[in-house]
Amino acid sequence: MRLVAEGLSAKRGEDLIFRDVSFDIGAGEALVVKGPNGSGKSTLLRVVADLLPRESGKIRLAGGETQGFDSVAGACHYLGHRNAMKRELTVEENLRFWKAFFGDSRGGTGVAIDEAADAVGLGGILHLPFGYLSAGQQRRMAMAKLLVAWRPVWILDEPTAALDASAEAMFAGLVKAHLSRGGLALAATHQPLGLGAVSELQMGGFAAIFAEAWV
Ligand SMILES: Nc1ncnc2c1ncn2[C@@H]1O[C@H](COP(=O)(O)OP(=O)(O)OP(=O)(O)O)[C@@H](O)[C@H]1O
Repeated sequence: MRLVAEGLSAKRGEDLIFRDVSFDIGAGEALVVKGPNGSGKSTLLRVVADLLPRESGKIRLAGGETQGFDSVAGACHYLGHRNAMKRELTVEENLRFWKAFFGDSRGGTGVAIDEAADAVGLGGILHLPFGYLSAGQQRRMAMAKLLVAWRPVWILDEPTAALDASAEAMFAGLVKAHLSRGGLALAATHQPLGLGAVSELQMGGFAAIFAEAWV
């Protein structure tokens, strides 16, 4: 499977944030999106996940085996700035919800909830309300969400914000395991993800578009 984007452009409000963005990510590969604050990294990721409309361009799954997914949105896990967990529910209840919500797919199955919690180093606190956890623990649990149901495309927006060094290394291991399983990842980040040599996409943002228009 491949994730292919061709000539994407997007607006926020009336402003063109980026234009003519293209990439092609194969199974087992990660693309890291870089750029200064406000350059459109989050906007690009949301457009790819179909959470925001695009102004122009195409996004598609390509390759022979698309694992039964007929859209990129259906094939992806999106980890945004927010953790998408209910503060009042326990960690276990939150993960149980997400596991049932996503369900399994033809391409693979997710791991059990306690296994996912163990994988992010938080096996002992499944009974606690999510709102009791520290910021770093909350982020770890959001990562466990990626594991409870199989989705080949991981879209990750600043995934390691609020994480300590050991959690960063843990997350790098999760992403590498995902890639070795044939998954792929698109990640926006300001800091290295510890994935080794990966392709990078540099966003210039509106300022770059403006400058280009006036040369
Ligand atoms: N709802 C909105 N209406 C208008 N402009 C918006 C809206 N949301 C975001 N923007 C603008 O879109 C631009 C891109 O924002 P985006 O969050 O994609 O940038 P980013 O590269 O992810 O930034 P950061 O590194 O700070 O997370 C910014 O200039 C922002 O002010």
